[in-house]
Amino acid sequence: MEVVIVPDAAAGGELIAEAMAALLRRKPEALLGVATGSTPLPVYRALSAKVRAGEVEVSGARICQLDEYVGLPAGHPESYRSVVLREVVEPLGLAESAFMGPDGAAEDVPAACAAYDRALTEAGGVDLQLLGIGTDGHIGFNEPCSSLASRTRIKTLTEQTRKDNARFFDSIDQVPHHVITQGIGTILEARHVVLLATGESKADAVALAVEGPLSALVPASALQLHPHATIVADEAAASRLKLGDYFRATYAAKPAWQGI
Ligand SMILES: N[C@@H]1[C@@H](O)[C@H](O)[C@@H](COP(=O)(O)O)O[C@@H]1O
Repeated sequence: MEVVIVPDAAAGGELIAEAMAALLRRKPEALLGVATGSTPLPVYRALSAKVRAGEVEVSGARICQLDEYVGLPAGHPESYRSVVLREVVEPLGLAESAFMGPDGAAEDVPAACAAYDRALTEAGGVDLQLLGIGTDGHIGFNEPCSSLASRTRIKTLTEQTRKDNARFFDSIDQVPHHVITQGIGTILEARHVVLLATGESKADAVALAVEGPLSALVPASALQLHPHATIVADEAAASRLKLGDYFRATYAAKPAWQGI
């Protein structure tokens, strides 16, 4: 697991956008897994800026969703499908056909979960999966005690996550209780997993994920099992890492051509 400590969210966004751009330069049809929440927005802005500046061509790129609320009406502005179309697909100038996600409005939710898990494999697998992290250490919507081998399935949100996400809705009562999420086992199949964490509120979760024991109680700790996982944290989110100085020195000595 590589840990890169950056000065702020914008620097983290730039670093990850450059990794995505480098991937698309060598594999124009790459499948990029994207996350929702506030944290990844600087990545999407930086990647769109690179496209506008002609630094990377993304017309062959494919985008896939990590998770989704269950039961929001189709087209609800806070469904993750709407968010990804608005924040990623449209700014990159991609067609909706370049995008895949689970159907949160399906009548048969387990069948929709299995179909999405299969579709990811049939699409050749995710090349780079971007993740945020919940204050309780969740990735996607894999809440604490999710199976480390889990596949895409329905989950119930913790009250903490519903509170954290209430800011996107008029009130907490509108935050769904149920979600579809790629499982931890599904996420671990991506060829490169990049987790971005910014702000002090993520410092405990980052420290537990990176330096704590591998534990279903901290779903992000499962990234310790991945052969190519990169944790990008700003100074505030990295502030409780015991090995912070080591991570800084290691990255400072890394040849720039290696990227992340
Ligand atoms: N399902 C999403 C996660 O993918 C995201 O990482 C998390 C943190 O969001 P934020 O980046 O806004 O703190 O929120 C939601 O729970």
